[in-house]
Amino acid sequence: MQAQLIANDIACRRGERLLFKGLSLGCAPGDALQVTGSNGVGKSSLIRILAGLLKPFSGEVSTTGAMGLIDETLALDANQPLGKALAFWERIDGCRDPSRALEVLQLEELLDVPVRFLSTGQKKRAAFARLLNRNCPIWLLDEPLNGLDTQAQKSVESLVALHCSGGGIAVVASHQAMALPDAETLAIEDFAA
Ligand SMILES: Nc1ncnc2c1ncn2[C@@H]1O[C@H](COP(=O)(O)OP(=O)(O)OP(=O)(O)O)[C@@H](O)[C@H]1O
Repeated sequence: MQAQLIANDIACRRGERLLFKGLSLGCAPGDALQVTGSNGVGKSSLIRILAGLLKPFSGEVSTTGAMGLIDETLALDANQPLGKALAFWERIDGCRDPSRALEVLQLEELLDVPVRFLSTGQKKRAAFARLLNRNCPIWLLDEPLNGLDTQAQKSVESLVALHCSGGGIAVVASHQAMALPDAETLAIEDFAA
């Protein structure tokens, strides 16, 4: 079955504040969607709603296909060397070719470094390695360029573009516009409550 991500008439409330309402979107294989907006407008909240981690105040999300999320939390054991921390998930995710992600994200030389000692950008690259290894069709990326240097930003942009050109879906929440061919833009301000 083909991957799909649909959100219908979503409203989001955080605390006592209604952040946005009437937000709908639909993504099919090959689609890239950039979610834009100023600080605090609700970009991360929308990503969490799409991921099923936050209940919308109203509206519905439906998905077909597995989702992978990258946000500020790194789901790798901080006390393990990077190689072992990634290998734990490679076994669970049934990854057949972990070396590809290590090469693409230039992580080979960091495999013996405990995850907690990695720099911000190195951690972000490690998160992308795990995402690649999962081989899931729907990518939800919250500020994926944060902490990355120019070269790593370009690598990530290429990875996301490649994912979409191969039939994947990417929803990207970011202050910085990503160079993604044919990406649609969703400005959360347009749905401000
Ligand atoms: N658990 C919470 N309880 C109450 N308010 C919250 C909670 N989490 C976030 N908020 C508020 O919701 C608003 C939207 O937060 P969110 O992180 O979604 O914004 P954002 O657009 O991603 O911001 P940024 O660009 O700074 O990352 C903010 O005003 C924030 O303070």
